Amino acid sequence: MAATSEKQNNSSKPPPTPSPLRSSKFCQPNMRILISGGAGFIGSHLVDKLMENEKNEVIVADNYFTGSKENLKKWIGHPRFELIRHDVTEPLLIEVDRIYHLACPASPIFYKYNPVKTIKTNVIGTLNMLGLAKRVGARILLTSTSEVYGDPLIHPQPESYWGNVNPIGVRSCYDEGKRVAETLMFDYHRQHGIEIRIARIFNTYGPRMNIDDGRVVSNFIAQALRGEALTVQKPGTQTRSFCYVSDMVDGLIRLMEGDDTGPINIGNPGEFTMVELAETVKELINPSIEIKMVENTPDDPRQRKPDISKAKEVLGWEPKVKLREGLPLMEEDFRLRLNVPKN
Ligand SMILES: NC(=O)c1ccc[n+]([C@@H]2O[C@H](COP(=O)([O-])OP(=O)(O)OC[C@H]3O[C@@H](n4cnc5c(N)ncnc54)[C@H](O)[C@@H]3O)[C@@H](O)[C@H]2O)c1
Ligand SMILES: O=C(O)[C@H]1O[C@H](OP(=O)(O)OP(=O)(O)OC[C@H]2O[C@@H](n3ccc(=O)[nH]c3=O)[C@H](O)[C@@H]2O)[C@H](O)[C@@H](O)[C@@H]1O
Repeated sequence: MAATSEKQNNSSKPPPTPSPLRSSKFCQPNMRILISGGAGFIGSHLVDKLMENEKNEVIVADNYFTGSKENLKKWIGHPRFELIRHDVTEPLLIEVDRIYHLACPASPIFYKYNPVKTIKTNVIGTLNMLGLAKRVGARILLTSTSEVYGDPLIHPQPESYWGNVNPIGVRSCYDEGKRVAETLMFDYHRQHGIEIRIARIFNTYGPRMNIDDGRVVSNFIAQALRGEALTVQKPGTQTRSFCYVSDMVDGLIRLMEGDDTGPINIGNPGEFTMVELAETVKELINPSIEIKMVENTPDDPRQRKPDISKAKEVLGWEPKVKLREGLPLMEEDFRLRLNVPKN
């Protein structure tokens, strides 16, 4: 019995052969990379990094729900770059070697806005991306989330923890959606031999986050620059671990090009309460502002911190940018966009 389940867990099939179109006379020898959700915050930084390599052609497919062309403006018109307005809940027929599947609203305000659409994006969108990977023999990476651990009862969270998730709550469209997306990835791997990679991303911040995105770091920085009170949601003792976006992009590329399917936690283990985060933003950006306590939303996880032993061992990866170094870089970008010069 043990031997059977062992066998079921490992792919027994070789990956499908790449589409014949890849060797047609029109095809460049370059690595062709699709990034779904590439007009968003993390996706656009990933585009920047992948475009640095002249052997890469990058294609972004995005429906612009929470992303924008503005994030990609320096690449529009570049011969190795293409931007497609596309919703991943519909099939996409293109020829690629790698798929970074990021498409999904990430801020709780946006993913809760139309929960049925969020579920469709996670389930049908991931099915479509896996179908594409199967047809053309591409390797696919899913950006899953630390929210698969729900309100975790084990701290810090290793990948082996199965989580504590409310299946019917207001966050479920996102966290259960990502859990199904992970299931689909492994089923396509076992059943069809698809080469998969799964990253479990922990709270990531940096330049280009939407100013009114609703996530805590962007909220606090925008509030500090506008001279508004920082809104700490009660009780304020809940914790998060914040990863700077350049570290995240480095981790995602290492995972894609490495040998391990994952899931692998990618995040910064530095853990802060929301009151500590507010105090740090106040000290660094605007010492004269107030911090006020406001009501929280349901099912807010009380603590979150990645165990990154696996990322260190398997990817040789660990984050380099500390919160106190990353916040000023984000402040600079927000000052430009909000037109608030430094005194
Ligand atoms: N930033 C984080 O802290 C964090 C943490 C964990 C996981 N993630 C995951 O990383 C990915 C990127 O997150 P982000 O912070 O850059 O978010 P984001 O909202 O800035 O980017 C998501 C992108 O996906 C696009 N999109 C949404 N639905 C789509 C659809 N149906 N079809 C096509 N495009 C669609 C949006 O327009 C946007 O450009 C998401 O999958 C998110 O779940 C992010
Ligand atoms: O990293 C992850 O896995 C997940 O983290 C976030 O979800 P969350 O941690 O709830 O993100 P925020 O909305 O930024 O909230 C973080 C904490 O800050 C608090 N908060 C938020 C906003 C605010 O103005 N004030 C405030 O105190 C919230 O109550 C919460 O405890 C992301 O938005 C998800 O996309 C992502 O998958």
